[in-house]
Amino acid sequence: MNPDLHATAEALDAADPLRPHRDLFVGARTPLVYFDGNSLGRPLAATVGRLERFVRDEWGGRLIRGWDESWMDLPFAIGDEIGRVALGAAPGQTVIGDSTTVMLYKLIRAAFDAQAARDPGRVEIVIGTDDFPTDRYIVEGIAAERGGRVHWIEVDRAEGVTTEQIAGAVGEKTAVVVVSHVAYRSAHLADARGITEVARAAGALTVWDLCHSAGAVPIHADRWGFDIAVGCTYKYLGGGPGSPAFAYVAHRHHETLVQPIPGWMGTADVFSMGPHHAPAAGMRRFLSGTPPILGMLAMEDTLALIGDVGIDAIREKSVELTTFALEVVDEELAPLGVHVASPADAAARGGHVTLGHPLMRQATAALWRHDVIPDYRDPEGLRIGLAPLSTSFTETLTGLLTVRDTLVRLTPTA
Ligand SMILES: Cc1ncc(COP(=O)(O)O)c(C=O)c1O
Ligand SMILES: Nc1ccccc1C(=O)C[C@H](N)C(=O)O
Repeated sequence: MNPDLHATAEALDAADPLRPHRDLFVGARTPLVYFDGNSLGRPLAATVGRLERFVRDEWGGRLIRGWDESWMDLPFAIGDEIGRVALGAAPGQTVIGDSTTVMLYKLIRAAFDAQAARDPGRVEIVIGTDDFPTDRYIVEGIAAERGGRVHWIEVDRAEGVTTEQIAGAVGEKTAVVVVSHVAYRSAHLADARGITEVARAAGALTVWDLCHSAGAVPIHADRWGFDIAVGCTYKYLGGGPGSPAFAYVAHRHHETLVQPIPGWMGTADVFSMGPHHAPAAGMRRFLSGTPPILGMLAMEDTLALIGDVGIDAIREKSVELTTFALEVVDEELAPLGVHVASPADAAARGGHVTLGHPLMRQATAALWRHDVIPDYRDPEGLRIGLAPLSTSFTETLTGLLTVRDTLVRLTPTA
């Protein structure tokens, strides 16, 4: 192997201004290689104490009084913080609630209905064929439920939806365009500003899935003119397994969008318990039931860290990590037949890279047994997620060399 790679990894770590932050994460000092922070982020050590204090002092001490004293506002307070540090969103446009799947359903349907009310000819929802399954299934479900239809954009697995493809798909029949900012499989980074503009020019509303970009890639939701966006909080935002989604809705749409699960927590006066649902003004109208408070506590620590470090510095390290990873792949894994199923251009790539090889399914199982944790996506993709705050360059090198050695071991000798 090329001995320079070790020296390069060490030099990159030594020069990395984010390097000290890695030690703030639980387990970061163990030899385990974690390549899945884009699926479930590592917890911060500070979160252990935060959760313990919450159970003891707030839940245990304040009991039901906690709702009046602070919990009712938490979805909006933490939502605004996500907006500030990760979305480029002014306050009052971001809320936390539901799962990503449910929030996507509520807002895509609200957008579809608002468009149909304005112009009954707008019946199409545009989405790529390789979007994350939940997005595709929801879009199909809403089309079936509301008498609409899906306009599929054919997308290559190693790519993502381009502005040109969106421009070719939208027109007077388009109600809503659903796009992932960073494609879950390839990490292709969509031109969020360009696509939003092209869709708006055609009279369509855009719903962004920010699951794989929030906390890793700078987003300027207000400046780019976003209509609606939804994302996971358990990836780069550190909310923990199953933490609730965030939703962004631009101020200008608050009054016109009617979401389909009109629960009591979305009403103007929650405890008036009136005879009929009267939607609240602002983001509260997009809530349905009781906010999952325990699920939104952990992300406060990660959001504070993202706010301190700054999303631009995070992106800078992310680009260096994926660039270094691809250099290692080129030298050490390509000779084994591994191909890169992610954009070669760093500017068109999010925070992970996907590597293809027919043995990747078996390799993943072997890697997990050896404490190297990537994930596997059919048909033959090994996803290497490189969370900039908790991943080092030497960890990246160690993990990729273990992938190489595992493939060598699994390759049948002639
Ligand atoms: C791009 C994308 N969209 C949607 C989801 C679905 O989120 P959830 O399972 O939390 O509803 C995920 C991850 O699971 C995802 O990666
Ligand atoms: N929520 C999960 C639960 C279990 C296992 C994985 C996930 C993921 O988040 C996968 C991720 N969304 C992906 O891009 O594949």
